[in-house]
Amino acid sequence: MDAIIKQHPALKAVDAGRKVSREEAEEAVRTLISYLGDCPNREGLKDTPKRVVNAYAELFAGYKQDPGAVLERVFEDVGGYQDIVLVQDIPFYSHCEHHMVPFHGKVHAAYYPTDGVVGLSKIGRVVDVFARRLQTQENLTTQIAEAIDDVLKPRGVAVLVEAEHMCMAMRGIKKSGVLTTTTRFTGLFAEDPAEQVRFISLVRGGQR
Ligand SMILES: Nc1nc2c(ncn2[C@@H]2O[C@H](COP(=O)(O)OP(=O)(O)OP(=O)(O)O)[C@@H](O)[C@H]2O)c(=O)[nH]1
Repeated sequence: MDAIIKQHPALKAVDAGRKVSREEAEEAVRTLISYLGDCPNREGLKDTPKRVVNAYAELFAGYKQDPGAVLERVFEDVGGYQDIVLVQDIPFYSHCEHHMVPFHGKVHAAYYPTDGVVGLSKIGRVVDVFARRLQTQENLTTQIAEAIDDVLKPRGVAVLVEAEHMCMAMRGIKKSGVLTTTTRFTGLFAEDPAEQVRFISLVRGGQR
């Protein structure tokens, strides 16, 4: 839990860790249904609070996951490979912390290894650890990059996230198809703009 809080300073400020029972969570869903003007006891809705709480357990599973544990296993026997490792087009689904409405897109993440590499799937797992929390796109981008940086201690990390926000498509301004791009660079990538260009060229060149 400490590791999760370290990645999420905001959690310290609120009543993170307050135990809310499953019954309380289901009651909150029933309250919202009534607030909308529907009847939570009608046939079609009576099991909905249970389903919503089950769905939330899956959609927000990241609060219970530690990115450090995901990245723990390093493979050192890679023939001294030290060039860029880029994992791109990792799809993700998250929820914006402002409206609790989904945003989704792709993450492209690269690093220059120092003493080994991680399993490629682990980068996608780290994306999910952070995506499955209430997020902003900017924080998601930073948290993915910093987790890889903290645990692997590579020579540099580059993360680019591109996403569409349903809070802008389905409500409010109602503009669909708007893509937001965010980046976070550390180490070599932060120091050398040519490395950023190399990263972006590989990402754009590899997109299908
Ligand atoms: N920077 C950033 N903004 C986000 C993200 N997700 C949602 N938003 C924005 O958060 C803002 C919240 O603005 P508010 O004025 O507090 O809320 P609102 O009245 O619902 O705003 P509108 O969406 O403009 O109707 C909106 O402009 C959203 O587009 C995100 O990941 N990053």
